[in-house]
Amino acid sequence: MLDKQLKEEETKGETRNKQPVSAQLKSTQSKAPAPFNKVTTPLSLGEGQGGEAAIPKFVGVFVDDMPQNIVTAVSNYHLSYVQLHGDESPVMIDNLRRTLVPDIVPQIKIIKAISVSSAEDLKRCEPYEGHVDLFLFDTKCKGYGGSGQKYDWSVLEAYTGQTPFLLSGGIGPDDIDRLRDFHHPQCIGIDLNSKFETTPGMKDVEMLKKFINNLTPNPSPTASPPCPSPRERGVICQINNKKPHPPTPLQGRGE
Ligand SMILES: O=C(O)c1ccccc1N[C@@H]1O[C@H](COP(=O)(O)O)[C@@H](O)[C@H]1O
Repeated sequence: MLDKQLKEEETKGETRNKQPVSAQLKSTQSKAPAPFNKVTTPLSLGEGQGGEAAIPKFVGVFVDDMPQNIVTAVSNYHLSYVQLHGDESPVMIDNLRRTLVPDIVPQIKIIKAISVSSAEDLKRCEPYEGHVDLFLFDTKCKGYGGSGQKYDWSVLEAYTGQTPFLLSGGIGPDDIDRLRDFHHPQCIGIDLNSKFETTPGMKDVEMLKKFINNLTPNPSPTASPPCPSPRERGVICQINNKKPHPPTPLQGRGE
């Protein structure tokens, strides 16, 4: 049964991989025009590390949205990750998790975006320690994020928290060397967004593939070095599409 379910998930993953974005969603939140749908592929969080095909997972991006909207989206779109890109509090996050786990998505992962321009900004991580699964360090900008701008990644040396993070903010095709040189024990992946778009919201899949292939080495069956860089750990590629699209019901989940 588990095998069957896994096969179905893999098939769906392959199908999704052939499309720029397989489900296109948009949040109806209040403060900012939130980008909403993201697809992560391949996923570095313990998957796809042994040469097996990584299964894409969906990430919903929300900016100060109402918890009930987030829960509805998680359920309708079978999200595996919720990325909170506004001023969501640790209390709100705990409540959201309690609503989702275990009945809706037992394995839900919550990502909190933190906007960064200097080491000082990393202090804002502290209240979230133990409440979120991942941080996403995006570039501080006038809006909530997605500026396409980079910041000085060396400020992240000051991050000594226990929560792993994704490197984010304007990462583009020209950043391969910088990424190879970037090392932090808590960095588990990178976030690719607007720099891989042909038009707003539309990803250039070939450009993404080329970039990911260049960045990630072929996994060696024997080597298991300490892997502190995104290059060695793998890539989380978040493909974002802002166009609304009705949810497609997934099969094989006993629904
Ligand atoms: O993309 C947006 O419009 C956006 C708006 C509000 C919050 C987050 C947003 N985007 C997310 O920001 C990061 C970095 O994107 P980029 O590389 O700078 O384009 C990414 O996670 C986007 O999904």
